[in-house]
Amino acid sequence: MPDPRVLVTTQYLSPDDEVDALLRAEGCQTLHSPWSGHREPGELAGLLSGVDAAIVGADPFTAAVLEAAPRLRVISRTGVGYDAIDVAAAAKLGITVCNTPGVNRNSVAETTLMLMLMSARRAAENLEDVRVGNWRRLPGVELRGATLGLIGCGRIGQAVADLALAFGMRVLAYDPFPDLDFAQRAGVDFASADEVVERSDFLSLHLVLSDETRHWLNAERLARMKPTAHVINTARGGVLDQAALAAALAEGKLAGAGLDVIEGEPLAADSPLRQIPNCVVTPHIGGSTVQARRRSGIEAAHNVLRVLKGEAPRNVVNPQVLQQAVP
Ligand SMILES: NC(=O)C1=CN([C@@H]2O[C@H](COP(=O)(O)OP(=O)(O)OC[C@H]3O[C@@H](n4cnc5c(N)ncnc54)[C@H](O)[C@@H]3O)[C@@H](O)[C@H]2O)C=CC1
Ligand SMILES: O=CC(=O)O
Repeated sequence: MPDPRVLVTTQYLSPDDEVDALLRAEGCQTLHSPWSGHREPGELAGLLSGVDAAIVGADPFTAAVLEAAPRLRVISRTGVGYDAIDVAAAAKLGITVCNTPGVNRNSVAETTLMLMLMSARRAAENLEDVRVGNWRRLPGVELRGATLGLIGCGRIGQAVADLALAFGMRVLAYDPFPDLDFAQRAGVDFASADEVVERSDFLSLHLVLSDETRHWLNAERLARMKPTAHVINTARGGVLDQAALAAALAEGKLAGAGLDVIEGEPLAADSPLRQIPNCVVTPHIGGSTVQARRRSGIEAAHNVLRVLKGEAPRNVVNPQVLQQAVP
């Protein structure tokens, strides 16, 4: 294909980085339009109208947007979660969707531990005290000896388990597709969802967001947790009922929460979560390290180049497209 055009919307990729150089060295023309959480109606469809490939972050690729992209052959997600892309609509239109699983597992696992430690040591309140001139020295709890419950024990859940075990925690996990080899090797116990929710001192969410998992941690499950427990979410905001969490924290039914992801990012100016002292919120920085960004950008570019050359990319999330392509 002569001079394929590649739209790049991932916020941290720029026209003068090595990812762009890699694409240009293979004859691609690049067009950058970073996604920062908002676009005017019709803007994305307009950008896509003349491109062959897109390297994307969290932009919403709805069916309507995809239908306005007659040349588009591949959407290459930098990172893991592709819940913002209508994968079924892409498949119908013959557009390959691929992602880069694993590139940010260590970065997200470290973010998870950071949020656990911040919640355990009441970091938000203690830091605010220093900022406003107080010196109350609010006490926290140790991680050693506490039980961590993982909801979802795939790549990131397993990396979190490894770190938590090194901290001396017990680790329980719920996953409908449990990796029993990992559990045995690492010393993790799989249990039912109810048991994990009820026994955890720290409950950490690492499952994929889908229609089935939306608001997985709802008011009913939150009510079954220990009142001394902490909720950590580095998966997707939508797997947690935020209003129910805010109510449980405000009523003292949980000890604290650490959230890297929010339903409807960025966090609304009037969100009750901003007013809750024992809730730490970070702006979706789980995969935001130099190392993870570099790996995801390069791998996403290679996936685009593979599709443009008629080869299979490394991780296709709608493989029915490839089957359709076979004559
Ligand atoms: N905060 C951040 O910056 C980042 C967030 N993420 C999020 O983390 C999620 C997990 O990523 P990975 O571990 O790499 O994915 P993965 O696919 O390796 O693991 C997901 C696990 O969830 C399990 N699962 C599916 N349905 C479940 C259910 N109903 N209950 C419990 N477990 C269930 C799967 O069996 C799988 O083991 C991604 O889908 C993404 O949304 C990923 C990277 C960065
Ligand atoms: O949220 C980031 C991702 O890689 O998924």
